[in-house]
Amino acid sequence: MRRKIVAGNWKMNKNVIDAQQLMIQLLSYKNNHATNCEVWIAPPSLYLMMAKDIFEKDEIGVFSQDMSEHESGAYTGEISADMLESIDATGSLIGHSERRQYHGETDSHCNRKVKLALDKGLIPIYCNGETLEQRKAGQHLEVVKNQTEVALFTLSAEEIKKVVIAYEPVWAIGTGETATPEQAQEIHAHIRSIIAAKYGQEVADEVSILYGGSVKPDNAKEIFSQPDIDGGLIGGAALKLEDFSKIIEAFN
Ligand SMILES: O=C(CO)COP(=O)(O)O
Repeated sequence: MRRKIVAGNWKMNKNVIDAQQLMIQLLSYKNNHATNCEVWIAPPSLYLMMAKDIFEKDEIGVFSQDMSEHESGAYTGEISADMLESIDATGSLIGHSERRQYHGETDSHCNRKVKLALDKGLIPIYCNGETLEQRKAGQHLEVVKNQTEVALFTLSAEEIKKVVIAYEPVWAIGTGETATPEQAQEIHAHIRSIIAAKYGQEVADEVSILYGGSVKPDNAKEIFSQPDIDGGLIGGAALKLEDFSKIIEAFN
């Protein structure tokens, strides 16, 4: 049975007071509601230890928004897999489109980061997705296939089963232009099929693939009902409990 997951990517939002408040609200919500999915958050890295203190019984998974491709050393501003393991973080987002767009991240970088995360027992959430230009040119299937192969296909079968993939079409992120359930399902099934071609269907059926890109309370249920969609990676709607909890309840 694949993990069903709703993960919130807070991006660069909230001061420490507002972050603490939302985490405490989330804890209270989780402790008082039965949820049919795992709930994870990726707050700014400054708040990771606070999150681990608040979610001391691991009620909610705690992820960084990025991590270094290096083990340690002179890489100012970066965070290593070893540091994340040392604070008992759950894992890290890897390859988010905003890291690719603003920091030149490639799938080769992602390949190294995913391996480092797995070697430290962290869950990598590997993000991929095509741009609007690529979709308009009909290149989206090839682009996502290539991204997935470069980033993940040096892994063993046992390793890739531990990876969570987040398909986030760049044209849907922060735009309110959500992919239709059918558009998302097409790519999710495509990703699963290329994993099956290399590792076998049994392995592919164990990989959780999340959708991200303008998931909101009013569209989450239909998106999550698709056979190859195992949950969502949520941006803007993760910043308020009222919206994030309604997306979690889309699995009820
Ligand atoms: O980038 C995203 C999650 O990582 C999606 O952001 P939005 O939900 O704000 O479109």
